[in-house]
Amino acid sequence: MNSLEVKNLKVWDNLTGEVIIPNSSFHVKKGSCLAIVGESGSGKSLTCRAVMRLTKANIRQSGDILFDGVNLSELPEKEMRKRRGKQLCMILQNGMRAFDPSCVVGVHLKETLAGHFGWSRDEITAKMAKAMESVMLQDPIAVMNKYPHQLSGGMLQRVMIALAIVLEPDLVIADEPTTALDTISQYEIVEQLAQLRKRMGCSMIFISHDLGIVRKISDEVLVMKEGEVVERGSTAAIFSEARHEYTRYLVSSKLSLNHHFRNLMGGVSRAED
Ligand SMILES: Nc1ncnc2c1ncn2[C@@H]1O[C@H](COP(=O)(O)OP(=O)(O)OP(=O)(O)O)[C@@H](O)[C@H]1O
Repeated sequence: MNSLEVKNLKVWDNLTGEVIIPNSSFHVKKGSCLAIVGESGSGKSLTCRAVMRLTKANIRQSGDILFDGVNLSELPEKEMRKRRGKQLCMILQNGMRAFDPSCVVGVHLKETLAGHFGWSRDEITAKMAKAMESVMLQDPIAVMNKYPHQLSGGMLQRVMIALAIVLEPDLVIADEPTTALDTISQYEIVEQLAQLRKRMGCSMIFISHDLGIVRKISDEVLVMKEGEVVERGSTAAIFSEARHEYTRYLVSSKLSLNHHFRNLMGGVSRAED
């Protein structure tokens, strides 16, 4: 059974008329993790923003986005807003962009949770504190009283994951959640995302340039090139018997990079291999 089914998604720039995603179709099975890979500019983020209906004003989209039997494309914005966060949750690459820089992160958390559930301040603080502790954020109250710029990228990612734990969405979209982090934080955030899935049984779309992480976290992989889906398969099949030349190129580039890295490090392989 599918959690999300995207049919004939077309995305274009209304100002220039440029078609960025001509016709994309894919699905995410309930409880599974679909990774979207492809070079920079291939349309990974735009695909996910189109699913959330959060594209910039100049961008237009058509096609069907079926989520739990409802076509999101046909929903009025008010209905869509109710689903964002509560049912479909996005964890962004840059935590700084996800939070309002002019207020402490607790304000954002309270607004989001009060808006969806109508909980009191105390209830929200208690639930968030518990979730923050579960993702290894020490002293949650102090964290909630900090401005985004006072927290590291890894801490902001954890706050977003903790928020997702409280929201309990059916689908989490993680758009390059580890790109801005150092290697140790990357590893920890991937672990937390894996835990999140395990705990909540949610489905996940995971966008990443890092095929090592993709191999670890995803069940299936979708390969995009210039706005088109060129290949899709189980993670094992994509890494061992990719059919499309471009996928083989992506996988072999990773292997040769690892080889180069091993040589540089005198035979020590990368932690995420
Ligand atoms: N608001 C916009 N207006 C016009 N073009 C856009 C807009 N947003 C994205 N694009 C274009 O759409 C294409 C796909 O962008 P997208 O951000 O989805 O790529 P990506 O695969 O996620 O890349 P990266 O890995 O670098 O994040 C790019 O050519 C980009 O310039």
